[in-house]
Amino acid sequence: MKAYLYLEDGTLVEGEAFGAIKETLSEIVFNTGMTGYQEILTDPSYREQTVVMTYPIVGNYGINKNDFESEDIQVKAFAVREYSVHPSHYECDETLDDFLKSKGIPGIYGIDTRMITKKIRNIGTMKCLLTYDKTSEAMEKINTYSFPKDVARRNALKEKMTFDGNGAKIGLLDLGFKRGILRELLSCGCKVILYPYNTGADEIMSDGLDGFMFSNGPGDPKDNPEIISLAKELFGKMPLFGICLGHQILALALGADTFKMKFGHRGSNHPVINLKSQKVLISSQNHGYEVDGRSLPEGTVKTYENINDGTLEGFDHPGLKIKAVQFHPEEGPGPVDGHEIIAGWINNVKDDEYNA
Ligand SMILES: NC(=O)CC[C@H](N)C(=O)O
Repeated sequence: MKAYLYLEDGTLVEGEAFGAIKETLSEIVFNTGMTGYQEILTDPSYREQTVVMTYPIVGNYGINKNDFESEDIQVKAFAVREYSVHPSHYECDETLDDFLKSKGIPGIYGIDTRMITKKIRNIGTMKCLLTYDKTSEAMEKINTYSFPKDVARRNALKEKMTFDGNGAKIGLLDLGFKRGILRELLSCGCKVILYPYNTGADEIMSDGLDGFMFSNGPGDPKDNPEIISLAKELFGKMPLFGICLGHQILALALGADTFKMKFGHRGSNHPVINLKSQKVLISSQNHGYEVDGRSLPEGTVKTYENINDGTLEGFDHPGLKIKAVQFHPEEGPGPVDGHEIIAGWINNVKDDEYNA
């Protein structure tokens, strides 16, 4: 069956349908990872986006039990050059096509993903329509579509959940968290309380936590004023950590500014420099907004910077015991260079001196 992808600049891309058949309006972004499609598909930070993979063959090791970053597919649609009909891997449970079909998510293949990526790089992130007939109404549909503001609060946890451990007691706010973050905290031995996004500061403070994390999540950080207020209420009450959307929320709560990037960072090999050690680490990234490094208030220290474009990748506020990174130290998918960052923070929050 034919599938058509219309881009906001008027481009029409003709391809073949795979996965579920479902007309969708969304925002189109590209990911440069050569592997990791299962983690990408299930990462909640991709809600409401069509992801174009720059790597030309996707799905070759199938879908397995271990690489889920959340229970469902979170991307709105998936666009690839070619997908594997016969995946091969000892852990493979099903094909990419069957996975998309079972979760009701549409795909398009047989398209020039390099051309689309170049367009996004030149023009910036665009809106798009995936459909199954050539239609004269495509541009009108695209123009009337706007990216929803509630994406970080969708499919949210209804009640808090506790995960046992003997180490530090850490709270994690669900803004669309990746399982990798929880996995990382549990592997450090933490007792973790996962909180719904709308939990009040009083409840969080009454749980006797050693530290609190703001998770990754989709959308514009400024669309979450109540979470920015929560962050302000928690300032100085306990050590805080933010990852990706969490980094942006903490920056906004400190009075800094964020803005939408031209086409964002999405992939598994983004070089980031640790400004203290001057060592470069290769990081996993997925974001379309950034914190304006120049807007960080007094008392904050820039900790990481992106080597490719100089954008801010992390900051500390030692006075308020805040630490935040824009990239994904929990990896999933990606290299393990940032592995020590969460573990190092956990060691700190248990340290009496840090908490004195
Ligand atoms: N992975 C994330 O948390 C992404 C944060 C935010 N939604 C952005 O696109 O910049």
